[in-house]
Amino acid sequence: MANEELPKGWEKRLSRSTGQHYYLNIYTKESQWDVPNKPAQPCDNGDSPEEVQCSHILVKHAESRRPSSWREQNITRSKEEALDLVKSYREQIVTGKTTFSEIASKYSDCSSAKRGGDLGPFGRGAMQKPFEQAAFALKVGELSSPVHTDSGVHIIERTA
Ligand SMILES: O=C(CCc1ccccc1)N[C@H](Cc1nc2ccccc2[nH]1)C(=O)O
Repeated sequence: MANEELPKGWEKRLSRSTGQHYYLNIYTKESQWDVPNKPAQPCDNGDSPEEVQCSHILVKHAESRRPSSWREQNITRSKEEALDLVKSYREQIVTGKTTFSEIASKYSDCSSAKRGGDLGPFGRGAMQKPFEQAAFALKVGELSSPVHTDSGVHIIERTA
């Protein structure tokens, strides 16, 4: 499948130890033996997909709708401090210092942290509008810029 089209960020690599091909996501450093999900093809007329699957890292702040999480009972950081943290997490992920899942599991202020930030598949209307807009604008494998919602500041990765 030399000419296979892979989702953005995914590359086909050759394992030195097994001689088998595997797939590496250069953004998140995740690797897998199976061909990554093809990008959800928009309908023929170019519409966006019905559903997307995303993982996210949420950093809450004092102005968040619910300034509390499994990590911290009373969250007092400022919105600016939350944005700085999210930017530093994104930088660590894209430079390969760590993985999305590792950061989400340790630092996300959402209960999805327990699943590496995975929110599962969702359609339009399920999430706060700024989150939905950003998620549906991503290609599979892509990371968003920081996204502000009433919950706090997010980095989103579209995974399917
Ligand atoms: O609303 C939830 C649960 C989200 C979730 C969906 C599906 C699976 C697992 C978690 N948690 C909030 C924080 C939060 N606000 C969000 C806004 C958009 C997307 C995810 C979000 N997470 C909170 O804890 O305050």
